[in-house]
Amino acid sequence: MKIAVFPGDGIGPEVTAQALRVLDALPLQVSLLEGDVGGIAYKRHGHPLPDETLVAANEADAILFGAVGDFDCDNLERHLRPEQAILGLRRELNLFANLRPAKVFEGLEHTSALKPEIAGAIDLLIVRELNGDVYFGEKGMRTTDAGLRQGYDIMSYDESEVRRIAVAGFEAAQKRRGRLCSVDKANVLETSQLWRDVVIETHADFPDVELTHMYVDNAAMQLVKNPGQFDVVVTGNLFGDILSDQASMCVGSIGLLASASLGERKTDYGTFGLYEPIHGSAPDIAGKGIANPMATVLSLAELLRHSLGQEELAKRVENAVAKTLADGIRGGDLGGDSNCAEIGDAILTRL
Ligand SMILES: NC(=O)C1=CN([C@@H]2O[C@H](COP(=O)(O)OP(=O)(O)OC[C@H]3O[C@@H](n4cnc5c(N)ncnc54)[C@H](O)[C@@H]3O)[C@@H](O)[C@H]2O)C=CC1
Ligand SMILES: CC(C)CC(=O)C(=O)O
Ligand SMILES: [Mg+2]
Repeated sequence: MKIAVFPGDGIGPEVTAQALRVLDALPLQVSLLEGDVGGIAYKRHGHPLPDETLVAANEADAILFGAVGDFDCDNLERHLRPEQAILGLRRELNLFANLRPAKVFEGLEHTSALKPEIAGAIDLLIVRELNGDVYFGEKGMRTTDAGLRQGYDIMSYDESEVRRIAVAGFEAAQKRRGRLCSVDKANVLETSQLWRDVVIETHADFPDVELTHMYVDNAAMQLVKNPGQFDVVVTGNLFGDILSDQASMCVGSIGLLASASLGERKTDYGTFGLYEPIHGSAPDIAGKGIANPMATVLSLAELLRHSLGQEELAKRVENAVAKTLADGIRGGDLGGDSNCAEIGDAILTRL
């Protein structure tokens, strides 16, 4: 079993290090392939996603990714910016389905930004499309006839892109509580009208799943008002990006939300995928050793589950995180005072 490890920038290396300690403690023979991504890769190799990193990605059964983003690089041409590393990996590796589970851990109802009785009901999965939408459309800067600078980013989906993520959403709902809510903006956007039409067509193959539709503005509101109503939410790249950060605060912290990015490629053990916390490089706390590594440790659990076929080990890691939280060990993001390494220690002793 081969895992490519791309720690990246900011808190990426700090949180990845704790996940690797957990991996090392498990009864599993794996070899690690290391690679640079993001700002650090640009500084070392002149590109945020160097060829050697892509080679390692293709050789591996799974990728554990930290985060990218470095303010030093924000004035580079867009194709050289750190974020292009994660966008490039998602696209190059055809990882179109991004699963972002959000569930309140026992004992954390009071750390949510919501009232405890509302937060306690959260157990949802956001299935975010990851290879299309406005992130990958034609973009640029131009000058209008009036001589004004104008930026543009084209939003589009073709029906095959919508169908495959709709299938991922319906399949996820079948494995959970059987309810799928498709989130779009079909009252305004043609892209979303196609999205809705194709999701409805695809529903014919999944009659056992209850399908509803919601406009994204309402979904943002409902996520705060009554998040317990959601089982699986399927949505586009941009809406899913925003709603999942919002869901993280409903749960308690962005330092808790893991993700799995999957495509169709199979490995000897499961489905090839990339696993990363939903947060970024957090430059405001980078280097201080205070980031919460739980989202990355939980991403490792998803890696064990989907790419290595190790469901029992995945549960063991998730239970160790849950026990750590139940025992009151928390980082600053959750109002506690444990640092990144101490949280790693606590998870290890509960493994
Ligand atoms: N997949 C990726 O690699 C992503 C990269 N980014 C990049 O990261 C950089 C920073 O972006 P921001 O908008 O600030 O988002 P961010 O997610 O990095 O941070 C937002 C806020 O959450 C806090 N935070 C994030 N993760 C945390 C953790 N594990 N423990 C405790 N606190 C945590 C940060 O300190 C900050 O206050 C940018 O360059 C952005 O482009 C942003 C999102 C995803
Ligand atoms: C940094 C972006 C490329 C993506 C992002 O915010 C995310 O995937 O959550
Ligand atoms: Mg995001």
